[in-house]
Amino acid sequence: MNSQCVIIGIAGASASGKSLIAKTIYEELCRDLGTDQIGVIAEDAYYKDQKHLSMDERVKTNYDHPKALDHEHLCRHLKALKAGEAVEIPKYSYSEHTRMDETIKMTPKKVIILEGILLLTDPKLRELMDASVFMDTPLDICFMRRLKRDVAERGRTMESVMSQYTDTVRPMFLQFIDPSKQYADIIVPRGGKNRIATDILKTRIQHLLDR
Ligand SMILES: Nc1ncnc2c1ncn2[C@@H]1O[C@H](COP(=O)(O)OP(=O)(O)O)[C@@H](O)[C@H]1O
Ligand SMILES: Nc1ccn([C@@H]2O[C@H](COP(=O)(O)O)[C@@H](O)[C@H]2O)c(=O)n1
Repeated sequence: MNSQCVIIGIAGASASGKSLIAKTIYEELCRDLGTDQIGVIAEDAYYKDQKHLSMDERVKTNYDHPKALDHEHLCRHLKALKAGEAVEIPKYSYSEHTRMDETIKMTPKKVIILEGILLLTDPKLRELMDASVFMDTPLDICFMRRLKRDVAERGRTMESVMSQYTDTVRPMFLQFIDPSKQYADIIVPRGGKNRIATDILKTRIQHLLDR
């Protein structure tokens, strides 16, 4: 069976507002389509498993380099969902820096919103997307938001967020993420609360569903 499944990819820097815009579109479309028909998948769920490494080794991983992610696994899941099959999405722990034992079952959907920093760097993922978005929030704003969020929600210290940002997050943004903006269909300035961008994306999704 080849079910209808529209996939929207949302990329951009860490803390640029990807999750926020994905959540807003999800909640607003749920009202029209029903909660069963739309799903959000975070690329972060597909960070490689690191259970075999010690905590000291895990903190040294460069989480902003494409090789930290298992895009093959993500592609297989997207293809399965498109083919009308359910998948078990991995659960990730930012404090343990690895996959958790449990998974979350996702049944096939009419719309999947995919969000993650490195999505547009991968041609195999781009090919599966019906439309792509790049959140073009200035990096100083992203840094401030990340600092606040990672200390409050991801079990980090201020010092660790600052050193990680300088050592890997910012350099990898410049090397991989920012250049992938060229592949986006829509570039969204300011962040996850951009109302007009949200409405344009919702309209586009409706249009793709009506094909
Ligand atoms: N436009 C905005 N104004 C204020 N805070 C925002 C805005 N967009 C996002 N945030 C906040 O910034 C943090 C990072 O946003 P998030 O959507 O998680 O980013 P990402 O998914 O790109 O990493 C969150 O705490 C979120 O609530
Ligand atoms: N163990 C990990 C895994 C990832 N990160 C950071 O998460 C960022 C991506 O997630 P966003 O929600 O911020 O887009 C990425 O920049 C990684 O540095 C981490 O710190 N630890």
